[in-house]
Amino acid sequence: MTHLRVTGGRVLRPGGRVERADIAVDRHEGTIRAVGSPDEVDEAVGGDVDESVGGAAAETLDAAGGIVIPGLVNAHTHVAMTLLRGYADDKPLDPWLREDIWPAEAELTPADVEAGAELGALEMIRSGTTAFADMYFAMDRVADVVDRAGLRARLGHGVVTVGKDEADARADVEESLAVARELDGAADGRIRTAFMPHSLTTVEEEYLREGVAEAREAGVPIHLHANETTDEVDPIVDERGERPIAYAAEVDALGPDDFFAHGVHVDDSEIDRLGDAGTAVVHCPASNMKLASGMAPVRRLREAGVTVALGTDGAASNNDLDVFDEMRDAAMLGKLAADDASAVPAAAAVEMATRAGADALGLPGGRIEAGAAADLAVVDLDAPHLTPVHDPVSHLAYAARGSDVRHTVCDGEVLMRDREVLTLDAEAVQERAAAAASDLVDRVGSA
Ligand SMILES: N[C@@H](CCSC[C@H]1O[C@@H](n2cnc3c(=O)[nH]cnc32)[C@H](O)[C@@H]1O)C(=O)O
Ligand SMILES: [Zn+2]
Repeated sequence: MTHLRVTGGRVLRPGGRVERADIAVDRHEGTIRAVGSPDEVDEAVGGDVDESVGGAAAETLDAAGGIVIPGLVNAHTHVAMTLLRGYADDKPLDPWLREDIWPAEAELTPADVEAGAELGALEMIRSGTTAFADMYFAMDRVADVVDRAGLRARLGHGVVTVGKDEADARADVEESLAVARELDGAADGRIRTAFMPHSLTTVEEEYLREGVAEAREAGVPIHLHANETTDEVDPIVDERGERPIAYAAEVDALGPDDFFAHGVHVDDSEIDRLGDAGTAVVHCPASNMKLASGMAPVRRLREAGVTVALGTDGAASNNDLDVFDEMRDAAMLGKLAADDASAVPAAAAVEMATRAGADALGLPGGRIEAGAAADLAVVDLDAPHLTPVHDPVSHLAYAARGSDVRHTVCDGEVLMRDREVLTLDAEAVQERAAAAASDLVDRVGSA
């Protein structure tokens, strides 16, 4: 069967309109063939008949009582950090990384990264996320998981050079470039890559310049953490007499395909600069609140024309990978930051989690229209906390949760049907990850 029909639901269309429609998906192409009335969709699937279900035309996903939305995009995470969920909480960024996270990560094996990535993939599929950006290490293992899980991703090896000797620092840069070159196009093109220096303070200038120059030559974008905390901005200002975004431009890391995580402490000049450059910002509201990093000026960024996507960041600073939470947090925190309840309305939060996410990552998806990638999720609205339905878009941002997702589809393939994940063995994944996490903590304790 080449086709998949999503029937009986309401559909979130580009621009935020919600209308009753069926959807025809070309599974072979991984794209949406048609969005419209049942007749129009019948016509689009033509004579594609599934004998196994009594001759019904094509495979069908029932969306009755639900809303079909573009698959959510988690535009910044460290997916294998699911193993460190709840391992170290209630500390600011710098001591949290140095005292807890980095020592634990020093003990992580590639097999652990694979187990954690699988758990993260499972969690994302179960909460309607179809695409993500990942900065971590052992990325070949993460790529295998993305391939098996059926997701879409932009992957990169995170580089840290501070505290390393020259050989180690250079090797880390080379590893990131090698990953970016070699994994690009993997998983039938669902995997794209980026050069990923961890941040403007944890990678020294000469390595940043060299790495970015090579990334430009290879044609891969740049992803890094920028302007996350004042502790990270101040040293750049003190030492260089310029703001981090100006510094990023100086090392040629501020291009139209690049995307920076956080952008919390950005001043007006930096906001304008991001807008002019076309560099996207990935807002991570839960992580920013939990680490008390600050409030990103999301409304001002959007008004300046910056593409603002949403990310969960790692599960150790969130502590889940549910982009529905991120939509709500972004809307809430955006209002608080602007001191205005009309800032970052529901539709903006939904747009950030869908179209802006896909655009920030330079991946297909993020819109439900003919010709677009068939990356979508069906959210069940038949639940007490979603009743009544005055405005489904309001529910998506403020009341729905990942567990309300009924079906998840990526690249035309059904990854979850009626809450059963088809591409991963949920029970085995959970057991493996829990065992890997407990062994890891034992090793860290005796190191
Ligand atoms: N190759 C590097 C690994 C960098 S991966 C990216 C890193 O970002 C870390 N990380 C997670 N969340 C945040 C955050 O909010 N800000 C900065 N770094 C983070 C994460 O723990 C991981 O160590 C090395 O040798 O250490
Ligand atoms: Zn991060």
